[in-house]
Amino acid sequence: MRKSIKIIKNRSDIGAGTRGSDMGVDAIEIAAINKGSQYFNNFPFIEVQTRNESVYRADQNVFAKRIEEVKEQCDRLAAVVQQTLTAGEFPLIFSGDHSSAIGSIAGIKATYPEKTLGVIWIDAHADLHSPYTTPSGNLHGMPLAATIGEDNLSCKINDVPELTAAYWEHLKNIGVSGPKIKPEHLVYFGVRDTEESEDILIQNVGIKNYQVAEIRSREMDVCVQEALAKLSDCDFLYVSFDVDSMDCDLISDGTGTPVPKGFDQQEIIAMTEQLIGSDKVICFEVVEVNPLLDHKGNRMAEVTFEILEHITQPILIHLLV
Ligand SMILES: NC(=[NH2+])NCCC[C@H](N)C(=O)O
Repeated sequence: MRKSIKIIKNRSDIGAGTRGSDMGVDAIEIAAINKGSQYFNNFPFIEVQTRNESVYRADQNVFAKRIEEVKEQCDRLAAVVQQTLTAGEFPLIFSGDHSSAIGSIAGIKATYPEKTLGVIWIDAHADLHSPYTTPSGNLHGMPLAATIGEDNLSCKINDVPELTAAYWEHLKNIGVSGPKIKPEHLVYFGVRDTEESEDILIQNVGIKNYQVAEIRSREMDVCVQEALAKLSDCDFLYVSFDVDSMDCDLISDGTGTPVPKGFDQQEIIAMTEQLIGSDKVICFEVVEVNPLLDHKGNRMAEVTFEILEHITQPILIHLLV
């Protein structure tokens, strides 16, 4: 039984191409304060020290920008996640850019090396690139390739220098060495903006993607139950919620890589509430709120906070059983 929620504030944005997702954590907190909510006062929290100062330095790793610092950040987050789980607490992680998930997943795996972990990835993007295939060099497009330990070399487009390749190997081996999860233990919700190399990999390794249209035609609860059934071999589940899974035209463009035709707020609430209904979920992470890009004031953070308010009770209920 876990004692309570522990909030982890991981204000790092160095894995993204645009600055500002480090401020997403504070934007969500300000949304709570402006609503008169005590949310962030109700739970213990811990802050992960960042390497955001590294944006001022020129970086040689064009196919994996600031990989040395991202690796260090992920090491730090992994250690905090491990410490939180070991203390019997539920890590509720607020991160900047999505490269953080490498650390979160590594921390879970380091805590439970013998257990089988599944990942539910709610996102517009597949985040399956390696330095060999990336179109942007941004590490927030690579966390799942690092997690499943897949370079996708048959789709290689970049000649990666030795030093970058060495850091990439380190990144793949945070927490415990080797892949943290099997590709069949990864399920996507809402992925709709991918590159061809990612599509090929998704096809080759057989990752299920519950697209927005499929969920609307088959009903949310049917799809969520089916996803959980697919992951029935897993002992534990980690849920990663990238706010760009939501429709940027409908909600807000307050995120680094906004994509239209995504989920609405109610769909995310229904989805995450039902996912957390599985007592296998031991960690939840929210990422990529960027208030500097929000043309609607602080709307992305406000919507994200409303979603969090809905799922917190289900998490707490599970902690009691
Ligand atoms: N976590 C994210 N927002 N990822 C966006 C990745 C976009 C694109 N596929 C890239 O690799 O650059």
